[in-house]
Amino acid sequence: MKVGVIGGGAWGTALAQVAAQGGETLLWAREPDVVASIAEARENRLFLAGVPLSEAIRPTGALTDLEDCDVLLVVTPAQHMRSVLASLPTFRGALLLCSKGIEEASGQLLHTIARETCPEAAVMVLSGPTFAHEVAAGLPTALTLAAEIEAEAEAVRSRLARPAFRIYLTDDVAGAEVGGAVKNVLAIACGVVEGRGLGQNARAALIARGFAEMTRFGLARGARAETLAGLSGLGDLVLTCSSTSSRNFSLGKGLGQGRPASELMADRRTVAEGAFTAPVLRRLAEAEGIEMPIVAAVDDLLAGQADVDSVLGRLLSRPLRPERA
Ligand SMILES: NC(=O)C1=CN([C@@H]2O[C@H](COP(=O)(O)OP(=O)(O)OC[C@H]3O[C@@H](n4cnc5c(N)ncnc54)[C@H](O)[C@@H]3O)[C@@H](O)[C@H]2O)C=CC1
Ligand SMILES: O=C(CO)COP(=O)(O)O
Repeated sequence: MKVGVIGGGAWGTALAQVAAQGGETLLWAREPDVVASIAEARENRLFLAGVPLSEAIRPTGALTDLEDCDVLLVVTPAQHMRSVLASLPTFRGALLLCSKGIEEASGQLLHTIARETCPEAAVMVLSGPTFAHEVAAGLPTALTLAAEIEAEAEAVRSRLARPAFRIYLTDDVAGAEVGGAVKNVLAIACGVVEGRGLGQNARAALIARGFAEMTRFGLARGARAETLAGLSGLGDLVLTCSSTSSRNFSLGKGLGQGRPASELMADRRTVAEGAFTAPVLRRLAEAEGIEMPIVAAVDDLLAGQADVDSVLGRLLSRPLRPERA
């Protein structure tokens, strides 16, 4: 199977490194500097510095080079996925979406966009608790591959899985996507807790109540509870809510320390997807009457419409309810 990766950021590069263990892997990067750095120095100095890359990764700046791949891993930021996929309208292979987010303009999950832009492709979602630098270093990692047709997913898994890169299958495509998108917003909230020094109890409470928000939203999107409680949901939530290795957590930590979102977002080269997901997720939840108070609090902080103490006061003064609600 010929494999290509679309997106030469940290995660696309780490995934190319995994795929390259099974044979030549094409890696499309938008930045000519990334293509040159990988071709000449076997390193992605912009997005994954310090990791020696496999000789089997072939970098390219031409998306058309990937047209005849059997498997394409799509790893652009969520907001740019539609425009990048629009260049491959006739792609007929397996299209694995590895980005985490919801398109702001349309409110669509990424797999619905991929099905629209590449109608002949077999659209799948690959998601889980996966810091790029750990995967690139070959540390043990487990993740979920979601696809409607199991046999197609099995074929892809047999090409990509490694002992330290364990892939579990599900047919719950929406469930695998919702977890990854929502956890980024909740990771920002946990970063705020850290930055403001609110303690470990508060962080654990936020993870648990955040998971309740993820579950409410996911079930409304047709996700299954077991998927949300698995690697791509709870697993990833726990990872990114616990470490400054998460860009979303770090962004939240800065907010918790009182720095304005505009300053924290300016000049970012790396992507903190939660900042783009928060407003659209809140909009969707409010339109459908789904309670997501933590998501709303993060959105207010990012928009500069409230400070940490006022959103905290708001969350702590919510009526006391049964835990299941
Ligand atoms: N870094 C990680 O550990 C993980 C990241 N992801 C997801 O992968 C996706 C990509 O993230 P990273 O690889 O970390 O990116 P990154 O933060 O390392 O790099 C930014 C990426 O955005 C791309 N980009 C910027 N403007 C663009 C545009 N106009 N059109 C197309 N691409 C553009 C850059 O080319 C670069 O590939 C995100 O959705 C992220 O949530 C998922 C799992 C792990
Ligand atoms: O999604 C990730 C790990 O699974 C990476 O998290 P950040 O985008 O917050 O760094």
